Amino acid sequence: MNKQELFENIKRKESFLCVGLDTDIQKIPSHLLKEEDPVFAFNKAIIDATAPYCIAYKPNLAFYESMGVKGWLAFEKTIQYLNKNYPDQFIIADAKRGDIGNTSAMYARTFFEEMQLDALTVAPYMGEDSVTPFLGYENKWVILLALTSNKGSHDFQLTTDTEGERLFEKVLRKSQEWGNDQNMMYVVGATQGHMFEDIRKIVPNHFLLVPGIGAQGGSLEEVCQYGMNSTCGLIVNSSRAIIYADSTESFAVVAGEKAREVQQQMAVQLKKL
Ligand SMILES: O=c1ccn([C@@H]2O[C@H](COP(=O)(O)O)[C@@H](O)[C@H]2O)c(=O)[nH]1
Repeated sequence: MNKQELFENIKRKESFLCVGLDTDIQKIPSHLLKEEDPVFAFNKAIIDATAPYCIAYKPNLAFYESMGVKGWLAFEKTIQYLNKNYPDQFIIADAKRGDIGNTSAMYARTFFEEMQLDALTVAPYMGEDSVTPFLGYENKWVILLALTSNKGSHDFQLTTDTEGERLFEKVLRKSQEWGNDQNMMYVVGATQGHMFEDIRKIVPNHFLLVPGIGAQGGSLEEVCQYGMNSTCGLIVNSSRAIIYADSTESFAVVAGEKAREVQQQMAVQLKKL
């Protein structure tokens, strides 16, 4: 999916919500455990209920890899289900990969050729040759970690060099030599609020993937106030607050209602464009 198609979807659905498929077998409703593949059954129900209100899904690989082969199969089935039934959805593998060049090339093959995903989160720490192998795919996206939502973001990302540049700013600035706003996005946590203003000074046109509303307490209004640009420029993720909003047989209906609530707040923000 290219940037224009993504923006068209956002306008059409009046939403820039990404539903996080962080599916934990220990948290899914007990009646699903009798299914042959409980994780896929859960994902399928969540997707069917939330798809009208979102433009993206973000399975986090940790939740699937923790189950070994069964988890990978559930992940693969989920991607196939989305591609077949909801081809307009932008699918992000949150895997935070990145390694020496030839190894990154294998990760790229896994997620962009074998698994048919639109985007992959990548860690910038190993530099240019660890990121560029992901950038050679048409209409596929690298989502580089810039300023994350967790407390530990202060340990490295917010530290300054001798010229006063913060590490996350260096990541944003330097990585523009490798990619552009048609193949690269950045992760910025919703918990970082007004920092979006500084980020937009360096990357005014790029899309930002924003986790941290919902369970982590970030403010959607603040993110929009400081982070929105003329093509929206935001994909805002919520995982636990939507998918685990209810643990009964009504879990999918309630997840759909939660997604709709967020979508309605987003529609208000999009009217300001
Ligand atoms: O800075 C980051 C980067 C990634 N994440 C991931 O996003 C979701 C958030 O889940 P919630 O349940 O909505 O809190 C999860 O997969 C994280 O690993 C992040 O939170 N912050």
